[in-house]
Amino acid sequence: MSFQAPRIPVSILTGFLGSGKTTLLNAILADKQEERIAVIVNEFGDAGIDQQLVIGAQEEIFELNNGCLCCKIRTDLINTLYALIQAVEEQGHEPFDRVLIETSGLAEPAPVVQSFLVDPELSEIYHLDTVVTVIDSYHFLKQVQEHEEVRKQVAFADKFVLNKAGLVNSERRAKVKGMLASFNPAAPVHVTSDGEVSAAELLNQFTFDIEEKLRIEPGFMDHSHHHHHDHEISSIVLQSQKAVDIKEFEKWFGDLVDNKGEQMYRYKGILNVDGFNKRIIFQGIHMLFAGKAGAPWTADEERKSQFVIIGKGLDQDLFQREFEACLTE
Ligand SMILES: Nc1nc2c(ncn2[C@@H]2O[C@H](COP(=O)(O)OP(=O)(O)OP(=O)(O)O)[C@@H](O)[C@H]2O)c(=O)[nH]1
Repeated sequence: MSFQAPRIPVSILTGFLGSGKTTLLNAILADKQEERIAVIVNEFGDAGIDQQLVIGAQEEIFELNNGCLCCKIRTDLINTLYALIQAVEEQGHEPFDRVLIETSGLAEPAPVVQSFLVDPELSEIYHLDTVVTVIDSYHFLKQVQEHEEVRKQVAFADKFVLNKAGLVNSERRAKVKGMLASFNPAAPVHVTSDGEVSAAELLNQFTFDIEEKLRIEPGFMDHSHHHHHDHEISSIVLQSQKAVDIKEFEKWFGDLVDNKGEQMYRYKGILNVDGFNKRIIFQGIHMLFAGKAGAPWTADEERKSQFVIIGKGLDQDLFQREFEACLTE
């Protein structure tokens, strides 16, 4: 493909049925009128209703009518993303500045994100920006207990939009926030009603450029010590100033992913590798993971490995022990 332009940012909007994804999408489109945005809507069921609900003349809407975005139909998403480029290159369509994907309320975000990891050519054209998870403040506490999809959407968020805030009192809002933080403490929360959040706060965050964006705040560790036997999804944070023996680490992590990949929804991190002057940045989803060399460590910088794993039924103490076994003395 001869596409020379800078990579096109892609953001994924996820969230349970009725949480306010389309409302947020419309708010973003209204806020970003200067941009040409391609919208991909993945609908549950085959009536093209969502398409009609998205307002805006500038945007092109591509609808995937195959129900949920699951592994089986991931090729549809990939094909759609290629079709967008073809429309520009071969049919004289004006280039797009951005792509927004609204997933079905019942979808898991993993396969969507995986599409970009599994298809290197696609990632030369598109740049995965951020996964935004919309939360229905009013229904969330019930939904999160009842639906595995909601827990996965929460686990996957780079940012939360806590929508319908006007429908709940401050006490309940605090409870929802506490619950979100217990599942996924690293993702910032934007509280709003009717999706009214500035697009600038959600877009161009490039949270998948982990090198730039991974910031594990002090206190993050404390959160991770809470175990959630009732919901079973938790985040584990591993960090150390000791250098990592990369051979040991690869062996451990490879085995881990083979055995526990199903339970590991998302992980990302930076490694301080023994004898290597650059950071190793890696991230993955379930069994799929990728690592690459990042920026060199500077002389005045503390070399440190940090990574976070969000998943189901993971044992923090075991992870910690096994990780420590990969460190040099
Ligand atoms: N009261 C209230 N209603 C809202 C708010 N945001 C959205 N809604 C309403 O909630 C309903 C669902 O909003 P949508 O934006 O369609 O939600 P969605 O997540 O796209 O829904 P699905 O496509 O079914 O998954 C609509 O009737 C919206 O008007 C809000 O902040 N407060």
